[in-house]
Amino acid sequence: MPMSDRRSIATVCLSGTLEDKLTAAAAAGFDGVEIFENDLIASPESPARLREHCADLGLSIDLYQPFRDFEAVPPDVLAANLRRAERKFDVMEQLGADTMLVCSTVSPDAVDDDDLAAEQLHLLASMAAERGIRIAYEALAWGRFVNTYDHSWRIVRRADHPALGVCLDSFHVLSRGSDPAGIRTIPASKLFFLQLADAPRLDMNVLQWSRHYRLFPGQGSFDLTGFVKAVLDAGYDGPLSLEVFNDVFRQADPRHAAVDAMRSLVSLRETVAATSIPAPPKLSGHSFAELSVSGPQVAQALSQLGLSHVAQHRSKPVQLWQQGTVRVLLNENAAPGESAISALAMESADPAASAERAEKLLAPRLPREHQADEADLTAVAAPDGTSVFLCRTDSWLADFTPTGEAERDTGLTAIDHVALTQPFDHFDGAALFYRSLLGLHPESAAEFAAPFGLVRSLPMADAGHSVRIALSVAVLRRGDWAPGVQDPQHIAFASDDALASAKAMRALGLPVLEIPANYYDDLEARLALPPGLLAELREYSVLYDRDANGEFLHFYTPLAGSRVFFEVVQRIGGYAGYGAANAPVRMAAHRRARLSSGS
Ligand SMILES: O=C(O)c1ccc(O)c(O)c1
Ligand SMILES: [Mg+2]
Repeated sequence: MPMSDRRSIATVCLSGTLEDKLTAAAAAGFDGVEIFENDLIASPESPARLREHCADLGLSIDLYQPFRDFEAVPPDVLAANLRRAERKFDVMEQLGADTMLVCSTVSPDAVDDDDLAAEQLHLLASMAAERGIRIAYEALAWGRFVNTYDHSWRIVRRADHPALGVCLDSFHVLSRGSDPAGIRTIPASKLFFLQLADAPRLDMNVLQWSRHYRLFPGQGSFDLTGFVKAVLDAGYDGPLSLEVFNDVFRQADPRHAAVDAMRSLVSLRETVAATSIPAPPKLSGHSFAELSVSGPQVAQALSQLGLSHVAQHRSKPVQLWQQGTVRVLLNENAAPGESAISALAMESADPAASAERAEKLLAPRLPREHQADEADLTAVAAPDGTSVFLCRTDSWLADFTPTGEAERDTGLTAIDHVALTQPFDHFDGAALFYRSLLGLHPESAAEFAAPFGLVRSLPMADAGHSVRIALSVAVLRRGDWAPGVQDPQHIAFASDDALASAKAMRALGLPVLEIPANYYDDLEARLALPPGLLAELREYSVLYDRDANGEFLHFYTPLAGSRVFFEVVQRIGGYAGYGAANAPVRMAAHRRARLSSGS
């Protein structure tokens, strides 16, 4: 299966002016762009100057788009449309762009007549051919008469002009549930252009879905791999070009969005054909999590959870807190009153391959200061700035000197998951980052009404469920009128017996986040739990959930410092969720705890 090396991006994917977009696309390594007409119209640069500008940046102009509402119209409208087309060919000539996208009509002037559409497209193609231009006809999913790729292909075939072919757009094909297998029957010479977009599965009007919710490949739930394979099997050898209309990306930093976009293409190419990227090495658990802290609050919480300060870094103000294989590093480097999760470390079967994979996927490598005899750990930055290590625990433990403090046992067995609230702009990028770099798979995505607004959550895990990361984001701007709800993050520790752990931690003086009686009354009404169990849950403020696979018991600490809290979880049977139904109760409880502690 041949695959072109060329990677393009439509300017509509990115925020800013055309200049911002081109700079970002070039910096992320794209070879070409689709120039979206509105971006050109608003640009102060002449088309000829833009051509030079793109050439200077190493970008080819692979498509000019869109030309709308052309075909199947009465003669007077046709004359006006041809005149309009000539003007746009003038622009394309100056731009040096040789392919124009014509999308299927939505005009009330058009009629349902394939012969007429074909005849008029033939005419347009012959005018284009005289200028050295090709016409790529695209079926919009909401086109008035032509809204499937096979229909656009029937018209192109009927028109039968060498300068007329189809543009395939994965969104239009997959949003309508069309089977991409039929693409294999289209001759390669008629596949003029390929646009790629993913999307979340949503039950909504297809135009709204397309204009606001498209995603880069791998961020949504479409089978882009199967789609691209069908197009490549048909012999397409043009660029793979991203065309993503998305409200969040439209306002996000285009430099970051362009890197996300390129990462999505690198990752997609890996799934479509063998590439030179090392496969994600097997993960076997969280090696450590590092917190950036100031003052004793977090250390006190860890101590009451039953971790001990067992070792001290030889050259940095970093403490190792541990219980068995549960390891948390405290780095005394935060501003007063602040706390945050600064790093996640995963145990990798092959850290060197992990590092190479991260580099191929454009993950920014973090500079590390270390002494000559200390472990040189590779760390990369996640989109929100969190450091991500892929390492072996034995490689870094030697950098720590034992304090002599004894370990305690409150039943903690591992870091179950790390929960990271993402900045609004970074959620889809973060999901793609963890998915592509670490090979994590998204689990049960959820959206729920929380006390301070709608929250979307996306837990991700490796195949063996040894590493879990739970991403969440405020779907709209966060309700920041309320103190104490600013993007909290937490580490969840696993226990084989949450109630026993709660008792042991109470004995150590841990203040558990208090859950109101109403919650337990509702639990009783819904699930009719055994009275003895319910009484214990209530007594220790332990939350409960169950599904077809098993049960889940979990409890929380109040916030320690500005952003961080802890959770203890017990999974019974095959329960693989995160107690999402309880999250709003937890958030309200954190707000209450904040107000009563006066912080
Ligand atoms: O939403 C639109 O109008 C639109 C325009 C051009 C495209 O290529 C497309 O897929 C959609
Ligand atoms: Mg398109």
